[in-house]
Amino acid sequence: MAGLQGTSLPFLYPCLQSTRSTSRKLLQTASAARVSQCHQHTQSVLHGRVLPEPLATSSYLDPPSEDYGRTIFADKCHLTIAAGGGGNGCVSFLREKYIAAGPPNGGDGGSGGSIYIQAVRGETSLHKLARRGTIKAGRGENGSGKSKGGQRGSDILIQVPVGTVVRELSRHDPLVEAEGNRMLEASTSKGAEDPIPDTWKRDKWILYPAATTSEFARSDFPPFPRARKSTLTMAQPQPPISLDLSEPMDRPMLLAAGAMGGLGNPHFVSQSLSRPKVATKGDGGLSIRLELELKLLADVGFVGMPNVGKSTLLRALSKSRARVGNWAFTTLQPNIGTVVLDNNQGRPRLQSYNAMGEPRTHISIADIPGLIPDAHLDRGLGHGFLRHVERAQVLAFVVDLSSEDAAKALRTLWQELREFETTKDMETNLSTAGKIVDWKAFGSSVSSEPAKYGAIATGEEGVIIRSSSAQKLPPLTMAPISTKPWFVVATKADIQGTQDNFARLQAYMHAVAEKTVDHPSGKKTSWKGSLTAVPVSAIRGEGVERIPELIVGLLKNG
Ligand SMILES: Nc1nc2c(ncn2[C@@H]2O[C@H](COP(=O)(O)OP(=O)(O)OP(=O)(O)O)[C@@H](O)[C@H]2O)c(=O)[nH]1
Ligand SMILES: [Mg+2]
Repeated sequence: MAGLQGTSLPFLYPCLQSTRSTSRKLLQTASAARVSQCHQHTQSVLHGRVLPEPLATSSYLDPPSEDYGRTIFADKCHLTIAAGGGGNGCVSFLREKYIAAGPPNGGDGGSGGSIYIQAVRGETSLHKLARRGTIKAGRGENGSGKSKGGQRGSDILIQVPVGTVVRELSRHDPLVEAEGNRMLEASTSKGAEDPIPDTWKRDKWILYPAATTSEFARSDFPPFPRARKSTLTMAQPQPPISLDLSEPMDRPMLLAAGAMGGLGNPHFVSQSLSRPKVATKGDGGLSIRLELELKLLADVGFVGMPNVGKSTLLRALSKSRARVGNWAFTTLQPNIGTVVLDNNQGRPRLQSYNAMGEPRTHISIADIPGLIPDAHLDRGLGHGFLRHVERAQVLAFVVDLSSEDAAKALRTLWQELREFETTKDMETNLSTAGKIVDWKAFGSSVSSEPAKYGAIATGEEGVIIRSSSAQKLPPLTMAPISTKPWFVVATKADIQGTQDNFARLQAYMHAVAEKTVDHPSGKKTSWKGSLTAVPVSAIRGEGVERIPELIVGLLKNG
């Protein structure tokens, strides 16, 4: 067992932790003793300000490693949406006493259900959609006798967090496919004047069950009706879909309209055919493969090395139950905490307005997994988490006063962000250069080729954008990290001998503000606001009450 000891033990073998309750108790007692011993010291680091009572008990801010709420999180997902297919039309005839051969009375098939999307407040992650993979609306019911139409298929509403970007990867539209085939047939037929043969296609028709094959062989079939589209399709966004749902929507938006139902046999009555024994099948539903990505993660994002106390700080600021542990990479995916800005009776504790001019009732904070040097090269937990950093409006750099030089840690963090931005810009340029766009300067916007899935004609110039499932979309364009407002939270201020480290950090930040040293972001476009460093002891909840105030001041007001 000696070989198993070390900081990775609770991470790798959490079950062994529970059997060690005695040793944990001992540890907790030691931690409490350490905290009380350090209390005097914290007072001096926190500028001798009169501190309020600790915000919470030490067990909440210094919890055992197994006391946490699991958060499932996804900021990106691929989803296939399939609008409902239409129900089939019905072949039926009136049957009544003394009426030997009644007129046709087959009902039409019901149309398929549609798929809608709505950005709502309260949703913070895309994990529920990521799990589903494919979302299908209901199919329309088949028509039935006595001219009864089939019922509509059920609609589906997809609710996504505000700040979701939706992009189309590919689509399969059976109507476009059918139209393409028809055009192909037309172009291959001998002369343009020749009538296009309406060939008998068993897969398109519903046949009267009681009819014999010879009956069909003898009779003439009516021409197959042209493809129909419901008026709902007019409300569909133009392909390829590209939506930026950055505001809450009070009504859902249509993504894919359900297909039309088939026609019942009364539609095919003609002078030559009084009792048609055919009806049509419902259309197939449109299916679209989408990429959903969260553009906004939270108002504030914590940026820090592993084990500096980010999760403890989130616990101290909000009611989050983020996992805390004395080892690196305790947090493996972002935890979102919410700080309520009113007293829960509508009275604001801090007056602030969002970009839409509404009073801000809460701020959200993302505790992002720790960054290590060379994270931009995908080391540690890699790029994924640097991506989260650029999705916060304000950055809070969390540095540990008890370990190395805090100013140096701040510079290292900025360097990672800088490198990440440069690498990303290069990747974006490369992927944009590789994109192929065919265009015709003059003439009609319709391609001479038959329509294919994903071949979309837009605009007067006839630009044809080919989107295929193999194509990788370029990353979302975000505000550069260097232009975001930021501040520093210096944690573990309760530990002995951290005053000097904090004083050095302050001196460095002062020098940056005075421009006597280079800005850590190394960019000319860096944020120009006043730089602040807040010393806190998150484990005691001391000094943290200043942070919401600071964040509210940095967030964009309406
Ligand atoms: N003395 C002291 N210890 C703290 C303070 N804040 C956090 N700690 C301790 O530091 C250790 C790491 O805390 P975490 O909150 O898990 O650190 P983290 O930055 O979230 O770590 P990762 O998730 O691995 O990146 C835990 O043992 C905490 O109890 C503090 O203000 N003072
Ligand atoms: Mg953590």
